[in-house]
Amino acid sequence: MHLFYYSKWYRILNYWSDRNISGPKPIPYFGNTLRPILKGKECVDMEWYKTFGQFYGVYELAKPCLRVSDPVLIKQILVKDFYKFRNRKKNSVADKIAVFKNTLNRARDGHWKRIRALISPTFTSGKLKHMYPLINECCRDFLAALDRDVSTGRTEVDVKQLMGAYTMDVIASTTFSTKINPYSNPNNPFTSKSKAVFTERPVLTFLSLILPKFIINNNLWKIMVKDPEVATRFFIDFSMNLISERKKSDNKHNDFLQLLIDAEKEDNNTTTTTGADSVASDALEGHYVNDGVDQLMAEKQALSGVEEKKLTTDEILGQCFLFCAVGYETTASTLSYCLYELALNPDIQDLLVAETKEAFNENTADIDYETLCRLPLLDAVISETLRKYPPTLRLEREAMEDVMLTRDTDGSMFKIETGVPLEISVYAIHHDPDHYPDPEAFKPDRFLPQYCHHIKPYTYLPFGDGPRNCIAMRFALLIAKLVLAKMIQQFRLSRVPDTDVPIIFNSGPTLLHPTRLVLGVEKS
Ligand code: HEM
Repeated sequence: MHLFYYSKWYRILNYWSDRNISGPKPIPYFGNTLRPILKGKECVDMEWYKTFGQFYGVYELAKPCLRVSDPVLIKQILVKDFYKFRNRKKNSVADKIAVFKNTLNRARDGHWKRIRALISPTFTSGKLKHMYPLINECCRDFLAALDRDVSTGRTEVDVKQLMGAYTMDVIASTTFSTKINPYSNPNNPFTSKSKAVFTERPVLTFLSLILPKFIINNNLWKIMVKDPEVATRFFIDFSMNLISERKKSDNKHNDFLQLLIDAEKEDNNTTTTTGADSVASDALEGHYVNDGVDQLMAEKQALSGVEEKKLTTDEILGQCFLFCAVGYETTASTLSYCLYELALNPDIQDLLVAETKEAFNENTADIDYETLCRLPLLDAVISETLRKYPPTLRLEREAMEDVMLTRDTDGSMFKIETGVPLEISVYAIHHDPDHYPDPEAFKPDRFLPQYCHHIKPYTYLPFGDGPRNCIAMRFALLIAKLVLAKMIQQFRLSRVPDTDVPIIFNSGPTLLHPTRLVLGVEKS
């Protein structure tokens, strides 16, 4: 028996060495999954990148997975050969949760293509402009709440909580036209249920992978781990009620739910984000360092030929849930890291205050959409934040057929076999001194229009790339830029004794989280 297990594991864990691919030494049953859980995913990714370079193999339990960080191969995987790598790798935890069967991030093949083609028009700059007043209102509520706190003597804030409240308010307003009052009611169900779905529980996630089914299907276990399926129910029921109400009434709203319902009813001709509308908006921002003709072509090809032009009710529900869940943590943490760096770099904060101050209309004390998108330092500060702290540590894909990859280092060819997952270590690439000299320093200048051409394409990937990149990139940048521009006009942030320098991360299996981010705050 012992011999049988030994030879089975020996065979499985020799997959990479049999193919001459180096990588960290796996252990039977666990593969290479233990170390990132115990030490933090970002630290281990850096360590392996330094030791094994831009092409190495790991084992997730018994499953071989290829790690790729060579920019030429990244372009091949994400853009040029998109169709051969169109799906994300399978996820045995998420794929069991019913709602994920219809969400864009987990959908596969033709199902993904159809949903993406139908909801892409929802995120064009034209549609976002209609939502601008809703986001502006959330900014006003946020600043009024902070003003109340600071006026009554508050001198320190945990920006992670603060920006979490703002982000959830924006997402609830823009998805459902619903105000959740997160400042007077911090335990509102939107925030608590979204946290329940995406709070990282690395050890429990790991146990769910290895424990027998009779334990993980047991109700007691579900209660113990605060089963995300229970939290998803809240979003589904909430969205379902709203859909029923809207179908009965003729009132139209300027929110994502309305756009998704309309996509269900109308024969929508716009199937890509590459319409004139979005190209014009992209030209306003220096953020897009990888974009090129190949990228646009790949997107056009990937989404062409969709015939069925309706979203089912389950698909609408899936996307509503997804926007609340994935949009919350990523955007809130980006804003928190950004404020943290501004507090630690007062000279950059001063420059940003000066740039944004000029952009506000003196009469209305407001800033319009185009002006906001055009501010170079604001764009550079957010880009550098996303470089240093990419919320999604790795991108994932799966080979849909056998594909030959050529390694840049020695020109050797490697055949990746059908079904083998790939991961692109975004965090490690963003911290490579060959791509970003002095990578631990916060230097927004790297992204200013006069310098950003020095950035090598496919070494800046906070939103992924290719036809399967973050569909809401423009939306996320908009809600971050607006609140930052407004906040720093009224408040000054600073480092205080409780500020953790460096940040202490609470890294889980998917996202990069700070444990807390305490900063000093005063009226400026
Ligand atoms: C700063 C904020 C955000 C960051 C850094 C971010 C990052 C990412 C990344 C890295 C991916 C994977 C891309 C790839 O595999 O190439 C992704 C996918 C996605 N994101 Fe975001 N995201 C952010 C905000 C949002 C928001 C606010 C929403 C929704 C309202 C959203 C919705 C999505 C969806 C639906 C996908 C899946 C796209 C697909 O599979 O076709 N994200 N995001």
